[in-house]
Amino acid sequence: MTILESRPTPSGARAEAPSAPASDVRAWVDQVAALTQPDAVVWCDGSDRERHELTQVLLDEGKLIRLNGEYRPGSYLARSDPDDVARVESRTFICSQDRDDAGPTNNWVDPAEMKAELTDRFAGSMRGRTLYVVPFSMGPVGGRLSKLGVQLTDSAYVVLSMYIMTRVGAAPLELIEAGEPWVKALHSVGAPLIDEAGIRHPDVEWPCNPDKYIAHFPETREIWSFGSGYGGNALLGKKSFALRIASVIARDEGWLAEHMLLIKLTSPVGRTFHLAAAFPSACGKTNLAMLRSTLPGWKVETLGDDIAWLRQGEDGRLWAINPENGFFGVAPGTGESTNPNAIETIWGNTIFTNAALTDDGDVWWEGMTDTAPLHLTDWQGADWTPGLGRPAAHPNARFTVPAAQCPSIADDWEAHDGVPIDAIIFGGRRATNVPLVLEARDWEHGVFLGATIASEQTAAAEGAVGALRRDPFAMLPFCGYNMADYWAHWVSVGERLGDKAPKIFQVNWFRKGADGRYLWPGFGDNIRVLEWIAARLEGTDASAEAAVDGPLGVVPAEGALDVSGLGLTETDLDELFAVDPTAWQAEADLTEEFFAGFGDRVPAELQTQLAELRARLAAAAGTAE
Ligand SMILES: Nc1nc2c(ncn2[C@@H]2O[C@H](COP(=O)(O)OP(=O)(O)OP(=O)(O)O)[C@@H](O)[C@H]2O)c(=O)[nH]1
Ligand SMILES: O=C([O-])CC(=O)C(=O)O
Ligand SMILES: [Mn+2]
Repeated sequence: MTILESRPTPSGARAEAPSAPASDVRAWVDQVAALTQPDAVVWCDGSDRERHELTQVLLDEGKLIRLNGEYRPGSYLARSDPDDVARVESRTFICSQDRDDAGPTNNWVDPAEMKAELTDRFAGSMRGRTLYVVPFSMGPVGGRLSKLGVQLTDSAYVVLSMYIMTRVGAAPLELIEAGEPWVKALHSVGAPLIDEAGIRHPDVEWPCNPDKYIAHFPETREIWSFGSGYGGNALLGKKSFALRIASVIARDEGWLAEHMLLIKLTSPVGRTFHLAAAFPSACGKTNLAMLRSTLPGWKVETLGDDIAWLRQGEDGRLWAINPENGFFGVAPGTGESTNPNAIETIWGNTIFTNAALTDDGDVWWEGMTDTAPLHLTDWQGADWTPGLGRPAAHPNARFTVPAAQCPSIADDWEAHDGVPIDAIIFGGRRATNVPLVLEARDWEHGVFLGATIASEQTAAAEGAVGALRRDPFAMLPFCGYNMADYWAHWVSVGERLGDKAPKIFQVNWFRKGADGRYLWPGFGDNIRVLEWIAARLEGTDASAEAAVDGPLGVVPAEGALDVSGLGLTETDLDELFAVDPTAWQAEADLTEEFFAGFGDRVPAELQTQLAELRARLAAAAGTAE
């Protein structure tokens, strides 16, 4: 075997394990090193010293640009390969033993076949590079809902990002050593520096491979990611572990791993509510998680912005944690007027990817300020001036920043037991049909709302931006097993929670008028919708008066939603809540077709919900005539 763990690269980062690692971790590292043939193996301890050394390596290699410390201390810009800017859903695989366990919404390859193919791809893939061993915890180390993993990667950018997004170091490794279960997460950018003939080639700014594989082995709780350095494909604690693998563990153990933000909402009289909300990628989770209220007295505090793990507690209620340690947020559209808390969060210690660079060494993106600087270096390193007709930042440019820096972070965001959930909200990006807010009639209706979410596609994944697609529970790209089984799992969780189950709501900030403009101001004014949700959660006489039944669900009664001072016309308001029975019968037909794709695995409860929706729509159409 190649000599490993001998060369103290980079610049003296520890080449020995922080403590004797679990023999099965060591055995796996040895096996991967033998296959991928790195120059060195470095066991990461998550220390500041190591972080500085890795940063220096990336700066020296030209893979990071140091931003002007006056504006953005401790912050860096990375520019990706133009073909490695988003999640690659077409190359993401769920390799369960049985094809039906992956279901029709996932790409499936037989696990043995995939491992054989990937073993070929990983062979020698780290030649000339360093293999980093990154032990991490998703959730606070040792927390009741937390889980452990080890990522092996040949990208220092990925290691630095994992330091921000997860809890890395000796503490998680100790738990693994003590025998706790852990997830194997193997990653290579797939760009060896030494070729078969032994010749060393120069490195590039963003090494990656045109052939990408984001492969998951749910039965053995393993992830093999090859060819990409982009966050959602390469920071394996995030989508790969905390959603795809965790959703399978959750199914087996009776809990939920969800693409959800988490917030604490406090009313003017000091009542607090904990809400979890699932919106598809780039549909407003980070923004809602950091909402700054435009209504006096109301306050939103941030617990998480992307992923939640929810489990029934001893009191019978549903409790949730945010398993992440940082935010990997969409930059474009993030500005002082839309998300001031995010702007304050990224004051420093932030890695920006694919943002534009200002002439004085800061970052910029569309929507950061009202007017663009007169000159920029765009995300691909080219000169940029306003009016060129192309954006300066990539539409999926991202910031990676510690959650603790968020001014609205809740005191108890790292509570080991999490927080008790009062309401779950589903949403999507819909220019038509879907009202601003409605409440599910009960848990099963809520599961139906979640299961039938459709949303316009965004730049967070490859594909046609704007195309409408079904994205059940905002989990289409993230569910590690058959989506219909996942719906059945949700139904069963509701049965177990009984009358302690959170209430379920649906929102849509993105409805447009005939003239193409958003009907709803959104952002800080979304508090008005949360206020109505809170009123419904109180369970008082006033709660009952705040709502009326509609064909799609329970909606605000006349005057129950505070729209004062927004300057909405009567027509705007009507359009925000309009339900066109004909358009909805067509949606119901599409839902039937969508369900049919899952055969008889669709839970009967959802078929019943569809029939009931149709009956209510028919009744509404009858009244309208
Ligand atoms: N019109 C409107 N746009 C919004 C609103 N909330 C968010 N957006 C925009 O939607 C885009 C994505 O918002 P994010 O909050 O980053 O979305 P996300 O769900 O956290 O995205 P991921 O990190 O990909 O999961 C940004 O450009 C926002 O400015 C809103 O209430 N109204
Ligand atoms: O995973 C990513 O690349 C970013 C993200 O949060 C999403 O797409 O939902
Ligand atoms: Mn996301």
